[in-house]
Amino acid sequence: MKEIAILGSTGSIGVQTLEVVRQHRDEIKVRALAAHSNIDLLEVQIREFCPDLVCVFDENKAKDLKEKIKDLPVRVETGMDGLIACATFNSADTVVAAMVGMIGIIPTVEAIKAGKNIALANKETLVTAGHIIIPLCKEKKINLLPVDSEHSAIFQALNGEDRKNIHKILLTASGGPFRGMKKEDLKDVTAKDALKHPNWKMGPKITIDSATLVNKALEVMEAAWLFDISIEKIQILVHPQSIIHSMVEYLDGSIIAQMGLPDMRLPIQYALFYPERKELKPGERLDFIKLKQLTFEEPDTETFYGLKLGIKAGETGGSMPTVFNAANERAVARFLEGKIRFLDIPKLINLAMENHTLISSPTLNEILNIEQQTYDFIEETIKSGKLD
Ligand SMILES: NC(=O)C1=CN([C@@H]2O[C@H](COP(=O)(O)OP(=O)(O)OC[C@H]3O[C@@H](n4cnc5c(N)ncnc54)[C@H](OP(=O)(O)O)[C@@H]3O)[C@@H](O)[C@H]2O)C=CC1
Ligand SMILES: CC(=O)[C@@H](O)[C@H](O)COP(=O)(O)O
Ligand SMILES: [Mn+2]
Repeated sequence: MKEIAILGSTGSIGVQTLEVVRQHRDEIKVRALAAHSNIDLLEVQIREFCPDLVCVFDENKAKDLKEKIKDLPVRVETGMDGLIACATFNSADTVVAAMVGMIGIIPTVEAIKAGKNIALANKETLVTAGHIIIPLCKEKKINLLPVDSEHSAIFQALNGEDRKNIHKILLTASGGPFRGMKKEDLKDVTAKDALKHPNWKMGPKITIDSATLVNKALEVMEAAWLFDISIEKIQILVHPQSIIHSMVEYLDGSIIAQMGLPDMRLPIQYALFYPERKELKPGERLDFIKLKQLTFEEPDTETFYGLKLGIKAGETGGSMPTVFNAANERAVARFLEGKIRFLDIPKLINLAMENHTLISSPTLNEILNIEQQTYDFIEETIKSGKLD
């Protein structure tokens, strides 16, 4: 029996993880759930999956939830202590890291220290703290299994092959809702436009990251950490149909792709049951006869220069990916609130990166301080009117 904790159970990945659990009730038991504030959905999940422990990050909402579920024998915790309690909960063997943003760093690190296997969706954690997390996973001998679709694809295509046999990784990108557009066309696009992803239904932050192509920059850094490969060996390939989820090209020119309909339950289930494969149900299957075409393009890094900035941050390393990521997180939040324009997102990231004094190997505390300083810098820049 697998016993899991889900951090971010009320989000897109969290809900789909519970769909997988629903199909394998006699093989997976949910021990802990954590969310930020969506206690209505959390209550439904608690009543269905009967965890021992839950965390609601927001203190007031945690009090409200306690009242709602006072008929149940469930412990309710709050704040970062509550997240850590879920991440390290005794009987869970695997933690699904499905929270959005850098808030996932500390609970993930604590879960690894406690010897939990990690099914990792929360890419921001690895982008900013990969140099801490990867050695810690090795020291604790735990499995860090990718949930992100491209990384699951690469992991499946590698299938244990020696890293020295890799010529390059081909990381696919849908191109997002604005593929083919130029800066001029993007001046007035709204959050509503940017939230229309062509192939995937995901949470708002990652959907905006797909529209700016910042998601691909984060994924390049995530792949570099997960597969111990240099950024120069990762080629981004725009593939608008999102059928090939990524590929590995070997030294002899052989290319192994992982394909399938865009459905996050597959990588989630694969990470939960690895190395076993299970039937994915219910679900439509890829039918090659119905497939009209698979096409490929180069990414437009002039229009979507957030991608270029992210690659630069990854190549610079040290604390620069933290600045890139934190600047993006805050800029995306403000764009979703209608406070800044779409093209302001890369502009703000660029200003934050230019303003930063690099630290070569930041500690966890330094990462968290830089995160806060970058948030402050973004807020001040927005207020100063420099974007107009
Ligand atoms: N969605 C997808 O298909 C994919 C997502 N990912 C990655 O997975 C992660 C999650 O994405 P997604 O599911 O789309 O995001 P969502 O916005 O849909 O969900 C985010 C989840 O995190 C919770 N959360 C946010 N802040 C906190 C906090 N401080 N404490 C506890 N819980 C918190 C939210 O709780 P609440 O609901 O209460 O706010 C919610 O459960 C991201 O890093 C994303 O990049 C990667 C590949 C694909
Ligand atoms: C489903 C998933 O893994 C997302 O990260 C997806 O890759 C986003 O699509 P883009 O290729 O448009 O960024
Ligand atoms: Mn992805």
